[in-house]
Order: sequence, then C-alpha cells, then structure tokens
Amino acid sequence: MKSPRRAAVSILRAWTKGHAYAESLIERHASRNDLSAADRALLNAIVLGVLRNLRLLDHWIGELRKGRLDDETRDILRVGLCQLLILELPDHAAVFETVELGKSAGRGLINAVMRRAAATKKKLQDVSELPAAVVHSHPDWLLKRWSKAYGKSEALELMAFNNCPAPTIARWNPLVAADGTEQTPVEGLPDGYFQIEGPVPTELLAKGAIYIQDPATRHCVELLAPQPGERVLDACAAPGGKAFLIAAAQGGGRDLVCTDSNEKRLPRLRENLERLHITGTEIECHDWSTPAPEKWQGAFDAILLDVPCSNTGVFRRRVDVRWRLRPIDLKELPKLQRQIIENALPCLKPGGRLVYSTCSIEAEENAGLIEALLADHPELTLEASHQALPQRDGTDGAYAALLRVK
Ligand SMILES: C[S@@+](CC[C@H](N)C(=O)[O-])C[C@H]1O[C@@H](n2cnc3c(N)ncnc32)[C@H](O)[C@@H]1O
Repeated sequence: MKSPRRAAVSILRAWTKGHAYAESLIERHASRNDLSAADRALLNAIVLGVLRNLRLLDHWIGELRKGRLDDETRDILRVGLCQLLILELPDHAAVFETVELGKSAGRGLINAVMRRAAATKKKLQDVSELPAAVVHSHPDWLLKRWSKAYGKSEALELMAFNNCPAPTIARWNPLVAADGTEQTPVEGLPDGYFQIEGPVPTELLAKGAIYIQDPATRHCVELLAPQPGERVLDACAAPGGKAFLIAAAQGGGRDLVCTDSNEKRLPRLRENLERLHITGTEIECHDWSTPAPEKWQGAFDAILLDVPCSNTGVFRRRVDVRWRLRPIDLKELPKLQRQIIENALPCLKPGGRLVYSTCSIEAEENAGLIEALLADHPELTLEASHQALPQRDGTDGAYAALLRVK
C-alpha cells in the first residue's frame, strides 16, 4: 500500500505524461491503494493543491534551488512545498515525509530545499510583489483573455474563485420518495439542493435519493422546461446529470432519448439513470458532428445540446483543465459546437425548441456562437439566454440559450 504522499507523486507523474484528468487519476490511485478515508482526503488535498498552485509552486522551487531538476524531483518538491506552504501542515512532517519520497541519491537535495523553505516560509508566502497569474497560478493567455472580456479586477476575482475548493452540492431526486424533513429549502440554494458537509452520504447516493451536481447545471433544463409526454432528446448526455433533471421534470424517463458520441461513457450514463430510478429511456451512441439518422428527423419537441466545451466555467472543480486548454481550442471547439447544432436542428418538430448549453464563459462558445447561428438561420428565434459567471454568481459558470424554430 502506498502512502498518500507517494500516491500524489505517482499521480502527478502520470498526469504530466498522459491525457487523463486529475480526478480520474485520483480515483484510480485511491482505489488501487485501498486508502482510508483520511488518506484519500489528504491525497485529494495534495494533488488538487499542487494543480491549483502549479505556477506558484514552480516559482518557489525556482527561488529555493537554482539549476536544473529532473521531472520526478520537481514533482516531489511540488508535493512537499504544497504541504508546507499551501496546506500549512506542520514543518517537520512536511520536510521528513517529502525527503522519504526521494530516491537515495536525490534525498540530500530534497532535504536542503525543504529545510530552506521551512526556514523562509513567511517570506515565500508573501506574494504581494508577484505577477497575478503566478499568484493565482493560471496561464498568462487566460488572464489576458478574461481581462479583455470582464476587466482586470473581475479577471483577478475569477482566478481567485477558481482556486477555492468547490462545495459539494446535491439535488434531491423527486422521483424517489425520501424523508421530507431532510428536503426543507436551504438558504442561498435553489429548492431541492443542499450542501454536503463532511463525508458524502453514500447510502442516499446508492439508493438514488440524491445526485451530486452544482446548481448552475439547472439553468439549461429550466430554459428547456420539458413537459410530461413531450419527446425530448438529450444529445450529449453522459454521464447524465441533465438527463436526470429532464426526467425529474417529466416525471420519468419514458419520453427521453439520450445519446453521446463516446461509447465508453454510456455504461456510466445507464448506471446513473438506473440508480436514479429513471426507466424506459432510450440510450444510443451517436456522434452529432454527423447527420442524425432518419428515425430522429422531425421527431422531438425539445432538444438539449449540452455540448463539449472549454470548461472555463468549472475550473474550480476541474483544476487541471487550465493547463491543458490551448488558445487554438477556442477556435476549434466552436466549429464542432456549431456542427452539433446544425445536425440536431432537423430533428425538431415544427415549433420545437432547442437549448444550447456549455459550462464555458467564453463568448465564442456562447453568445457569439448563437449570434452567428441566428444570422444564418432566420427560422430560429432566441427566446431567452442565461450566462452564469463564477466571479459574479458564486456558482459554476454556465451558458444556456433557448431557441425556437418557426
Ligand atoms: C458537457 S458533457 C455532457 C454532460 C451531461 N450533459 C451531463 O449533464 O451529465 C459533453 C458530452 O458530449 C459528448 N460529446 C462530445 N462530442 C460529441 C458529439 N460530436 N456528439 C455527441 N456527443 C458528444 C462527450 O462525450 C460528453 O459526454
């Protein structure tokens, strides 16, 4: 069994080399190493702490050690300095445990860097003179882009927000009768939502009484307003968070069709719907960058397109996306998003409606894309739209636009 600190270094090594997202690597390593709840929490705190503060940690490493470092030693130092300077664990434990992670030849160097860091802790933690993108650990290009879109001070607020741990919020499943007293409205949250403090209530999750999701998720389904008996398509449906809200609004899943282009994500979608007592839903693999099959042409009253996007509205939850996203993605993604809309539109019944949604805060993927779409489709009207911004709304960022075909 690995210690959570050693597991954190392995995860960072795998993350740097591969394409897997941090959350799935943490999950995989925690189960493989059979970590206790406390060790799992420490692993989570270290890995997320390192990825949220990667630029700042590397700045500190540069201050403490001049000259080249091999990749593994850098990851060990990131894990060590995160414990010492970000999580503020006791100095002796952070130093000792970090030195233990190194191979014998590298331990002297790790020891020297960690001791120097412990001795100059206060000075290192005074970041007032550092550039904002280093303090908040974001790529420069994102700070530049958000400053242009929202102004410098909001861009700074957004970066700070992205580094705050996200609350775990769950929604009660109205399809499952649960103890009504637990479902009283919670101040500051929409009806049906509550914040999970402490360990996740696995029993409620397992019996499908709750589903974990940020309240910002609901805006697109509220705009879609699916009615019982309407035929509804959720085209990019996995893992099923919004399908759950649609089925809940319709009183069941019989009139819902869920698709996703990623076959590997379908079993999870199926499991989630089953657990949430959503039955009768048609689930199929379909890539909406290609035309829809004949059977779906003109078949739906309402369509939700919760398209793949840059995820810039959910950086506090997907802490590593900022390091993976490239400026070119914000040119390429809108092309795919537009293609998905174009292929879904013929599937609407006359007078039908479509909600386009993202968890992005970039105009190219949101209002800008819809504006260009409307210019080319005079048969469409924009009936409503909603943009949630983390720095203004205190929730995940999300965009939704309700379009109706004449
Ligand atoms: C934002 S996620 C959807 C989240 C889901 N609606 C939920 O609430 O749980 C986007 C999904 O779109 C799928 N996807 C990506 N490209 C697609 C395409 N061309 N056609 C259909 N689905 C696609 C991805 O596999 C991913 O599951």
